[in-house]
Amino acid sequence: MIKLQNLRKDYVVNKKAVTALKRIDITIEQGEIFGVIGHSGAGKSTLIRCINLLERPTQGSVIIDGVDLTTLSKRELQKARQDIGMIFQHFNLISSSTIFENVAFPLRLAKKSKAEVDSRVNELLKLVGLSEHAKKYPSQLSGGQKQRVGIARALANDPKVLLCDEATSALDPMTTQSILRLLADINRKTGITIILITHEMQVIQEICDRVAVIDNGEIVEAGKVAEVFLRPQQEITQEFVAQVSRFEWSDGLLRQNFSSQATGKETRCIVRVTFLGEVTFQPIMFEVLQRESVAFNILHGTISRMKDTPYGQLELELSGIRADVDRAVATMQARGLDVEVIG
Ligand SMILES: Nc1ncnc2c1ncn2[C@@H]1O[C@H](COP(=O)(O)OP(=O)(O)OP(=O)(O)O)[C@@H](O)[C@H]1O
Repeated sequence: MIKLQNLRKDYVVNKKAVTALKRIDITIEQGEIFGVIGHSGAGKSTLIRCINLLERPTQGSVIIDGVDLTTLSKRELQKARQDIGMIFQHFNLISSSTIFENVAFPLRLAKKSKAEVDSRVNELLKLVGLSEHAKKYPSQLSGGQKQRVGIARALANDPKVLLCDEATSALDPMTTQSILRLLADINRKTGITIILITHEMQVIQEICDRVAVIDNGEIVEAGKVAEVFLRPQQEITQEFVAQVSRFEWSDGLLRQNFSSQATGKETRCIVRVTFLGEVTFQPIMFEVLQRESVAFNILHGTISRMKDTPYGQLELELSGIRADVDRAVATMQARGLDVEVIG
């Protein structure tokens, strides 16, 4: 488990302190994929570099499996860092070394025998699908292949944690997908904890279990990806969600012509229905509305997936006898749909 407690980082620029991080409190569970999303300059790189103490926090603790890294001696820290692999946006490979030697590098630093190095490097190259490229140099590989080398190198000493610093930002969308799939696969097979930073919501949606949104050096929103994604509270989170969802958080076009009306026993209202997980595939909503004789208009809708979880979201205009509409909403809620009356 990783605990960042009351972390703060100030840089000194022209004798003046610039606060890059403040009041950071995050707990990351063993084996989860945790994403941090934020705009440029929000403090993401500083945050991830504080986890392995490439940047030393000005204040606060970085506790990994009960050990506060900020209290360790240089030698102890060096040892602790063997449990923390890292990959980078621009791969940081050694251009004058072969792919084999790039992956072997951390093993040689850890003084492994030649036989151990050979066997481990071959195993890692196989894992990332680059066995045939062992003798090539980084310049002979594509961006995606270079990142695969980065991943193999980061995993060489079998770390417990993998830090990903904008690992897919330099890659095209297809290559991004394949690298994210590889990371998710490694996480599933080995149980390694992955922490990644990104400015792309698609990356979070694709592989993360939980997400924290960072703005101006502070975590402004955090939680399970599905929850943050479907109910973004902060404006900045809503902007990130809009990158991947065509769902309008402001009024949709059709809604502009709508005003909730009630005449006598009749009522008209707008509801937002959220389907998450298996219920996405069940015809609950239409069944209930039909049974209760509630008429509906679909104003807006989206369907997609978060990591392995399918989800859908619809905005509907409901009209009918008030008691029927109320009962339909209550029944849908009781059957596992998230129904919110929004207008
Ligand atoms: N070495 C440094 N010295 C001084 N200021 C720094 C240093 N590194 C970062 N900063 C400042 O700290 C703040 C956070 O920067 P950081 O690089 O962590 O943000 P980021 O979210 O990773 O941005 P980007 O996505 O553009 O890399 C910024 O105001 C930046 O100018």
